Amino acid sequence: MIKDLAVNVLNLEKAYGRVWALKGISFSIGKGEIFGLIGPNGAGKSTTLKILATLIPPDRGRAEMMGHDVVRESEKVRRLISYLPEEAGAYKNLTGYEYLRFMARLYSNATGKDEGEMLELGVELAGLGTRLYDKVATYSKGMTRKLLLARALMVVPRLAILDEPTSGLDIVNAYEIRKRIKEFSREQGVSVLVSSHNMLEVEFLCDRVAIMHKGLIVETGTPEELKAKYGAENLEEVFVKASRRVTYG
Ligand SMILES: Nc1ncnc2c1ncn2[C@@H]1O[C@H](COP(=O)(O)OP(=O)(O)OP(=O)(O)O)[C@@H](O)[C@H]1O
Repeated sequence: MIKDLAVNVLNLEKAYGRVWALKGISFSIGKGEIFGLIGPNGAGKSTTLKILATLIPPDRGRAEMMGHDVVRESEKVRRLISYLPEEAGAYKNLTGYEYLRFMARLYSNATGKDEGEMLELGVELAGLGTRLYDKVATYSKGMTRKLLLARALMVVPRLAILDEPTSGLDIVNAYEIRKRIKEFSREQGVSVLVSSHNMLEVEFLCDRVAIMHKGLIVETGTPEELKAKYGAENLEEVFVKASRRVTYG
């Protein structure tokens, strides 16, 4: 039982037409905790993140952020979170700096938070040096992802929802992004919900993980607990064993 909860999800179900993307999942995230949803394509990770980001409603069940219901109190929830979608882009005609300033201004208008402070933090988090003053159109995928991550974190949300933050990036860029997320969460006490199908990444990054398979959570625990339970060397092996158990009973 986690005392200080940032997120509490209870029996969430979601269907797209006849496809049940979520078949009743429950989990909670503690304050300052980095929680990973891992699973293969189609497991329901993005759907879960979108519900928590207030973008789509669940069909059944409920989710609360700091005690606020994501459907009934979506406005309040939006002030507590930031969301990095899997396929996000930044305005290509702006420089990275202009993009961060624009987003800081929007967020400041909505919440009253200090624009200058957010921008300063954003510049530091992006870590793009003088390239920050070049147009986004000239950025590599890794640079764009760093900029978008900086945008998501500079507002210092209570919960950062990051959908596949390192997908499609090379080893060095992926490593830097993971490191940044972890350091930021530790320094600021920000809770993080991250989805990934890269089990090794999740093992490095997350305090606890939930393994998803076909719309269900088949295991939850710290990477160490899960490895010990399944006598596995890494989470990849845990996943194979846990999902086999569900598939074959
Ligand atoms: N807008 C949609 N319309 C119809 N079906 C959808 C939609 N979005 C997702 N699905 C289906 O719901 C299921 C769960 O998808 P979801 O994107 O949540 O999985 P995921 O674990 O995030 O996968 P990925 O790693 O590929 O992003 C899949 O079967 C998917 O095809």
